[in-house]
Amino acid sequence: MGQERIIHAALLGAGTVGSGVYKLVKDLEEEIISKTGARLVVDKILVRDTTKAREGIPSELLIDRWDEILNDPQIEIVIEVMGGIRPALTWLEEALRAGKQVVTANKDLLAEYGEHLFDAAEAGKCDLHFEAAVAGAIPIIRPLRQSLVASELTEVMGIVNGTTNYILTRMTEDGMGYEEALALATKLGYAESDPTADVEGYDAGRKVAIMASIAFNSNVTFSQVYTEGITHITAEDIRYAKEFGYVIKLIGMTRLTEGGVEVKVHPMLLPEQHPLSTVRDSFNAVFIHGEACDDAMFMGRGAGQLPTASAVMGDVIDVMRNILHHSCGKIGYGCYRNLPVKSAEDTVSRFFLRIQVTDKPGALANIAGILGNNDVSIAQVVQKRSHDGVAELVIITDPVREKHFNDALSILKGMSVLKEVSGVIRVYGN
Ligand SMILES: NC(=O)C1=CN([C@@H]2O[C@H](COP(=O)(O)OP(=O)(O)OC[C@H]3O[C@@H](n4cnc5c(N)ncnc54)[C@H](OP(=O)(O)O)[C@@H]3O)[C@@H](O)[C@H]2O)C=CC1
Ligand SMILES: N[C@@H](CC=O)C(=O)O
Repeated sequence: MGQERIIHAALLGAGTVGSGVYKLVKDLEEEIISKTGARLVVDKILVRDTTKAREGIPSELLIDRWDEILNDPQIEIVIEVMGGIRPALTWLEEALRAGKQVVTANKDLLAEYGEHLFDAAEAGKCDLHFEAAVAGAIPIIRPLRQSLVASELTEVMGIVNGTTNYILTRMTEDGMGYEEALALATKLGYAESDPTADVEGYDAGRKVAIMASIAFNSNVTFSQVYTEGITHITAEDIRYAKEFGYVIKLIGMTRLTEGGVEVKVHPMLLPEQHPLSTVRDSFNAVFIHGEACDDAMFMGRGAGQLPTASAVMGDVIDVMRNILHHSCGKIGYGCYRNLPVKSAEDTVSRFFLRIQVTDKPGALANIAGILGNNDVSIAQVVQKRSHDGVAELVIITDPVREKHFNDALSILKGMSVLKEVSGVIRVYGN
């Protein structure tokens, strides 16, 4: 019998995901040997506060100095699950340039510095894996980078934030208030350390930027993504959506068009029978369309401790196999194109518009006139109720260039007959 091969790893972070990763490393100890031929040992776990007690994590593994990992020649894999841009960027670059393989769940980093990190991976001839950074447990990065690489992909669309999907599900199905639903999502380990990133659509925006870059082989960064969150969605919007046969979801989408890449995140009214409407709680789902592959859909848990840890560990096991077969660093970022990214104003959407107007003859005609003059055609209009001389109008438009809709809305806001714009939400369909 030869000597057992041991692969040493270090974990950066022991929070929600980090403690899940450590648990899987222990639970799968023998399984990993059977699957790879080597034992995985986590030697060091980097945290901010080494004195904090952490369930399931031996305190003797905790350290608070990165150089103890960087300068440890035994450590071959760095698993980064601490989040944030700095110091993660510096540390991962140093790790890759020093020849250490990296697995990360950090979408903030990849969505801004993906190209940068892949340069470092190339310099160190290392693996850089990040399956957990997009849509938690769902395999989506590997399909985009490998399985679907022979298909010219033209569209990626889906629900890619577990926290907001959980909040919208609770608000829709249980009539729960926004704050209570957010507190629950945080307690369940779905939310980011600053949940603003979830509820304002930034987290989904980062994931869509990463998917767009890989799908279209052109670097798209988070700053190029139009983002709108769910904080303005009210119980009233949800009630009206239901009445019209829709469900409200936070949707991330990216399309390859002749004019460039479209990349947006915003709430959307989806028909109740649309497959994404049935994706509830912390589940995520991603639709992909490609020339050769046609339609494909992926669904699963988008957030939470073990679902995310399972994606991280899938990458770690892959990296172990690559180490053992001397085949690390073979798959790069692949952004060989330099496509323009379109402004959201140049994209086309349908809109749901809920406004309060003075209830007097001609008001509706005036509003319809302004919409029409700006190329906004009305598909459906309903006067919901009228009291104290104010009527509520709910309008659903046909597809319109977003700039034209925004122009019309600015003019409407200047009209004395318009008392309030209560809701503007995009609607699925062309
Ligand atoms: N939660 C989820 O469902 C998902 C999370 N992710 C991503 O995984 C990563 C981790 O998320 P999560 O586990 O929820 O985050 P947590 O906030 O629960 O944990 C972060 C951990 O990182 C440590 N840490 C943070 N900054 C530093 C630093 N500068 N130096 C040393 N240690 C540091 C913290 O140490 P200490 O405990 O001492 O403060 C903590 O242990 C993030 O990138 C997140 O976006 C991806 C998919 C899903
Ligand atoms: N906060 C994120 C966690 C996973 O990426 C989410 O809610 O989806």
